[in-house]
Amino acid sequence: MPLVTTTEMFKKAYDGGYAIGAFNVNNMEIVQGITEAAKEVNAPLILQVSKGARAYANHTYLIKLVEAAIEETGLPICLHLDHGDSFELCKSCIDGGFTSVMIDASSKPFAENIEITRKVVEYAHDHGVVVEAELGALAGVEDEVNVSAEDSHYTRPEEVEEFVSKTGCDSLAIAIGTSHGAYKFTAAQCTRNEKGELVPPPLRFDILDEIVKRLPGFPIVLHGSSSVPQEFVRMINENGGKMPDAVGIPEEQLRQAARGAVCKINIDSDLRLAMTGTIRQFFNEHPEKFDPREYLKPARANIKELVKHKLINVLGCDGKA
Ligand SMILES: O=C(CO)COP(=O)(O)O
Ligand SMILES: O=C[C@H](O)COP(=O)(O)O
Ligand SMILES: [Zn+2]
Ligand SMILES: [Zn+2]
Repeated sequence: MPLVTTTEMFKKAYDGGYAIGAFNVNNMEIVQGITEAAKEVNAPLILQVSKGARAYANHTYLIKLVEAAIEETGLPICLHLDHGDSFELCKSCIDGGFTSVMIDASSKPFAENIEITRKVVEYAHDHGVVVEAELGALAGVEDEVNVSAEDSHYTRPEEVEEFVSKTGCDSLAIAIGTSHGAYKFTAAQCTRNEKGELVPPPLRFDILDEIVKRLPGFPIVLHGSSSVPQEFVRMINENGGKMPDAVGIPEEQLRQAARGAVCKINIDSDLRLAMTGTIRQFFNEHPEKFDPREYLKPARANIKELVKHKLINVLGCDGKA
């Protein structure tokens, strides 16, 4: 099976009340962990590559790793550019074999966002590639750009129809309270549960509902959707790490989003936490070991378990490949 676009995936996800997981990939062990999990539960997948991932691992290596995963799993997989910041970067990924790109011009003024997005859509559609665009600004760190809490704002529902009809984009990323990274909320924004863990304020489902009313049937994307599992935060902190008050989006809220119009849910930080926690623990327990295969193997296994859990219990896309 060749790489696929998201068109069919999103239609089925929308109608079926589930979402597709979009997981960021940066190296072989991450690709293997994710795709082995998806194979076991027969889930469709989006593997996404950021500008930083492309700079780290090289476009050709990433394409070949994903092609290898398709050969090994036989799954429908879409290869997506995450947070493309220019027409040139999007074009380079389209020319280089990606089946989906994101143009993220959400920090630009509305008219400029429309103009850049439309240019990418024209080129992409001419080449059989689909485009994700973004309206609203998530707080947090994304690809070297740090959006401060003051500069972040929710998507304005009154803008979405004009934006989608003028750009022709295929899906829309929105801001309803998620954000990138492992520190999605400050302790001051949260309450604490009986275990003393931080409980963040709920996502703005009222804004999502307003958007869906204006764009019935249109696929919505949620970025910044890691849940920051406290077991991995603890594993990091108990083995020499320092990540105080790391907090993410409760999985129950992501499940609720996946049942509705949200067709793509982006997860990266949770993979990083699983990998880092596992490796830290391994080094702590085996200070004499130095063979990378010995610590990358359990790291890959924990990524696989984490992704399986997300596919079945959060996204609901198991059995849908
Ligand atoms: O949105 C993301 C990638 O585009 C990832 O978000 P997290 O940092 O919450 O994993
Ligand atoms: O949105 C950000 C993703 O987690 C990718 O992060 P990165 O730019 O550090 O690769
Ligand atoms: Zn953005
Ligand atoms: Zn993102």
